[in-house]
Amino acid sequence: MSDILAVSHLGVHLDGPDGRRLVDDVSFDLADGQRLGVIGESGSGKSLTALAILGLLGHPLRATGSIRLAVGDDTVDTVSARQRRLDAVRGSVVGAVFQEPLASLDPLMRIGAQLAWPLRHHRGLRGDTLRAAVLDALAEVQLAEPERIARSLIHEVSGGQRQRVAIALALAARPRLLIADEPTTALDVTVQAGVLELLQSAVRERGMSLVFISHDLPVVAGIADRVLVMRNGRVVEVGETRQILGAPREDYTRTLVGASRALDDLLPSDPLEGDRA
Ligand SMILES: Nc1ncnc2c1ncn2[C@@H]1O[C@H](COP(=O)(O)OP(=O)(O)OP(=O)(O)O)[C@@H](O)[C@H]1O
Repeated sequence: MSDILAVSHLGVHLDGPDGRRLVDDVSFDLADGQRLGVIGESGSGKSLTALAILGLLGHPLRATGSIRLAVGDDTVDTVSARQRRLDAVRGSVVGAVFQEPLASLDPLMRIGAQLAWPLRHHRGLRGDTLRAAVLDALAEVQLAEPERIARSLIHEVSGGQRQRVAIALALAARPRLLIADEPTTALDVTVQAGVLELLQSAVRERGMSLVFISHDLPVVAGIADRVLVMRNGRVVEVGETRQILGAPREDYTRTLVGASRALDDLLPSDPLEGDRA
């Protein structure tokens, strides 16, 4: 299996006299079709690592090291690549879904027009074929009434629908790698499971690779085949999901896993149990 992503000695620091290192010497690989969960306390550098992979760090943040993304038989280093190369790679090779769907959606553009852009730009679709592909992309993320959604502005649809649109947008140009940074955290709990299920099935059906950032360890256990643990901008450990979450080697990971189990223990397994007692 070849690698879709190779992160090598990634550093992210603040430019200027302070020069603080926010991500420090992070290295990991991701094979084609593999799903990597990234966990760690708040502020541990998970999102900055994701943004660096996407080549989206801007001033005052600066990346060092290398992040090689496979593009056909070639690779692109998103740490050093020029803007034009990054624009060509984003969407078509690597897609992203963020915690807040509005981060990737334009509030002033109709949803159909937003989806048409990657389909036209990366897949070369035009006219009726393009129109049909926009509706298909909305139907694929299980949005009922795709015609109405396509005509809507983003504030005219619900939070769960917005995240489905953001997922459709991330998948539109058929990237081989998806970066999902806490994709359901901002959603109402009643729609979280549905959006997660959608993400999971889209990744599986397309055989995509996935970097999945989350605080929800049971969800990570269900979606990832490998897990990377971060703390203070550094990698604590990385390995197979079963080993990392089932038999962690590092104290820090044990604490994270323990905290998650402690929460499980507080909850009755049957939500109606308490009422009946
Ligand atoms: N634009 C920025 N300028 C200065 N510091 C930043 C910037 N972005 C992030 N940081 C700092 O870098 C560190 C890592 O942030 P990051 O967002 O990657 O953490 P995280 O692990 O994703 O946290 P969370 O789980 O809360 O999303 C934090 O200390 C954060 O305050």
